[in-house]
Amino acid sequence: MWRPFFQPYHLIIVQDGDPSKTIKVPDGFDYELYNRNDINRILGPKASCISFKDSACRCFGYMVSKKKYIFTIDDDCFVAKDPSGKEINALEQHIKNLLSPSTPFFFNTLYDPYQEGADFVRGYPFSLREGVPTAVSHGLWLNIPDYDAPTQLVKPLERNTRYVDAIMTVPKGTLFPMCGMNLAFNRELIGPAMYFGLMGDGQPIGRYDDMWAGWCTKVICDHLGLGVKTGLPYIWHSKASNPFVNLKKEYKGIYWQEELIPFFQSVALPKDCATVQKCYLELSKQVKAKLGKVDDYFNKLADAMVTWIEAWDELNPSSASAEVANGPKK
Ligand SMILES: O=c1ccn([C@@H]2O[C@H](COP(=O)(O)OP(=O)(O)O[C@H]3O[C@@H](CO)[C@H](O)[C@H]3O)[C@@H](O)[C@H]2O)c(=O)[nH]1
Ligand SMILES: [Mn+2]
Repeated sequence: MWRPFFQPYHLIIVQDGDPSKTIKVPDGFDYELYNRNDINRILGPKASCISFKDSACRCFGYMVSKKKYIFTIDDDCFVAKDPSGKEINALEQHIKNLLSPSTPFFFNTLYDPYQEGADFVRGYPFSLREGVPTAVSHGLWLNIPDYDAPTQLVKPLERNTRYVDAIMTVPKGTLFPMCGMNLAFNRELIGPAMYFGLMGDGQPIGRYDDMWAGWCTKVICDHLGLGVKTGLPYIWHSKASNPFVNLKKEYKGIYWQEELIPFFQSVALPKDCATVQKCYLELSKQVKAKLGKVDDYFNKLADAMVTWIEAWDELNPSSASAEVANGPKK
């Protein structure tokens, strides 16, 4: 189903779980396949920052990629159709989102002003109409919505049938629950912040991989004057994961997040943090200082954030000091 849309691109497949299992990739695709043995061989001791038996492992693919734009998708997501019945080219829409500016400083009520058939509405300051570079494009899902376990348990039959033709910039200073199911980003602008954390096997939490990455990414985008968009494109999410298994994975996250959100809302990054790596290392210091008392897990996570950046810079030496064109916002 994805062949017409994926074939022109380079695929990086991160195989979780038992590395002795062979994944059959259909012919005709240009791809790299990494299993746990490959991750351990490439990163050595630093492989400790890449999760096992959780979707968080996907961020290894972001680190080894040599491409400017990344699209990440779950293995139970398929091509969706728009209300006219036309197949949605998710990659095309994500690229349009990433190539057009974002408007984090002032909300445009007619949604994305750069979209065909839309514009800035009356009263929108002309000094802000240039917008800022877009770092993240967050797509949505028809059919099975991305609900947490309690919501899934209460509403097992709920399906998302609403196709909303809108793309919005998440305003500066506002966090959002970033879902990794249908997500694209500019690797050169924000790649080092897309660490999906310590989740799954041997960890007290799972299914907060994309959430952690999204909160870190958003505070860094706000600091560096970069934009995050959400809305189109849609994919078709085909299956619901087991809510009881999910509850076991995410329950600590459900109460920890009541402390995590105020922490991220209060994060202030120093002006001299002009690269994503510097912002991320500063963030890891604040995680250790302020969240270490919530649970020792956050001390380990803070250390893993440092390991992630060390591994990223080792595999991507040229990006190690790349200052973001926009730089910190006043
Ligand atoms: O041990 C694992 C479990 C899963 N994966 C891969 O992760 C994604 C999501 O898995 P799944 O579709 O089963 O679960 P969802 O509830 O639909 O996923 C939501 O949670 C987020 C992950 O935390 C995800 O982005 C949301 O959509 C699949 O690709 C599995 O293959 C894994 O690699 N290892
Ligand atoms: Mn799924």
